[in-house]
Formats: sequence, C-alpha cells, structure tokens
Amino acid sequence: MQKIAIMGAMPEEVAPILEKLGSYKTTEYAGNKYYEASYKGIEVVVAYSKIGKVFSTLTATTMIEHFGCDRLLFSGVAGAVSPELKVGDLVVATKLSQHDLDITAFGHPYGFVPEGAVFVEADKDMIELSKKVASKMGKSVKEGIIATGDQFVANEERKNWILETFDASALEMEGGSVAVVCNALNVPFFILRSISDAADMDASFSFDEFLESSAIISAEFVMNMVDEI
Ligand SMILES: Nc1ncnc2c(CN3C[C@H](CCSCCOCCO)[C@@H](O)C3)c[nH]c12
Repeated sequence: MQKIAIMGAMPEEVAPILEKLGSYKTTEYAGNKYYEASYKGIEVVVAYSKIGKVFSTLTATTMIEHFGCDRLLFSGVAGAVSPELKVGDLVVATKLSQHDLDITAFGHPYGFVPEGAVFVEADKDMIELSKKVASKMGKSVKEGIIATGDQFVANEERKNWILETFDASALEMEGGSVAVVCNALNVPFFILRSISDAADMDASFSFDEFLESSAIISAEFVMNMVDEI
C-alpha cells in the first residue's frame, strides 16, 4: 500500500496542500506536526520541516522511517540562479547538491565529503511524469540542478559563485538534504520549487512579496503529480 510524503519547509508551502486535503489527522512527533489523510484513495502524510538542512533531514527521515512513506514529493519556493528564471517559474530538480558543504582544504570539490557525493539524482520516473503533468497544465517547467545550503542567499556574488560551481538553476535550503535522506533510504523523491526571488540584494523583499503565491503554484503542480502517480 503506497504512502506518499508531501513535504515543505515553511507553513506557507504546505498550507495550500492541507487546504486541498480538507480533513486530516494531526500527529505531534519529534518536535513537529504530521498531517495524515487519504487523498483520492492514496494515503498521504504532509509536513513542513521548518527551515534548513537539519530540520528537513529530521522531517524527511521521520516521514519515511516513522510514518512509512515510500515516496516523497517536496513542494516549495526557491531563489533563481539561472538568469532566465523569473518569479512564479517552476523548477524540477534533476539532481541536488549542498553548496555550503566545504572541505576543499583537503583538495575535495565543493559539496563533497568522503563516502558522499557532490550530487544526488532525483527519481527519473517522477521527472518524466512531471513533463506529462506540465503539458496537461499548459505550464512550462525547467529541469535543473538545485543547490541547497543553510543560508538565505541575498547577494549576486554568492549566487553567481553557486551558478559557476554547481551549474545550479535554483537555490534553497532543504532539497539537498532531503535528497540524501531519500537516496540513503531508497525512497524515490521529487523536488519541485517555484521561484520567489532572484537571490540578489532584493531577495528578502521579493521573497516576502511572493512566498505565498509561488508556494501555491508549486503546491498545485505537486498535487497534480499525486493525481497521476
Ligand atoms: N534566496 C533564497 N535563499 C535560500 N533559500 C531560498 C528559498 C527557499 N526557502 C525559503 C525559506 C527562506 C528562509 S529565510 C525567510 C524566513 O522568514 C521567516 C519570517 O521572518 C527557506 O525554507 C528556503 C527561497 N529563496 C531563497
């Protein structure tokens, strides 16, 4: 019996999902709340992790190990790294990295630690499915690399360094850690982000203005993905 985890990082990222579910059971566990529901006959567990790689690691692991989810979809917002992306645009992660993981002093590349990998690849089947969903919705979705780090990026220099170092399309604070968890536990995962800002000097203002509307765009797409799974 499949059980799907639908995850975000902030309340605003999961609010549209909970609204669509209507009714759900709330469970408090490990300092967080998990919302369980049956959606069109599919068991789902919804949660927002709180911000950053540590909280998102805890929540992704809990959804899989404690609630028994066997697939994970992440819905949220991101800062644009690719200059072609604008507010509201959708990005599907092909693979993800941690841009603030740095032991380059030992000659390793950025984002690498021994027995780890610079990139973790997302589930190819769900990436394929997203193309079908995108065409059904008449939406264009960019497939690209997402770089994750424990910092809200709000300057061109750091953003451009991330572009040059990881060839990222977008950046955020949770996808790369969720990817490591799902990969380690052999759970297919799909990370979708809608752009809320350009990770530049105006990022915090843009983020505040567009968080809610961009989160809705991402959530609508993710729920359409669940319909097709
Ligand atoms: N430019 C950027 N840099 C990094 N990440 C992002 C993301 C993606 N999410 C949004 C959120 C930002 C946390 S700070 C805002 C907290 O406000 C709380 C109220 O004060 C975190 O969960 C990562 C959008 N734009 C970004």
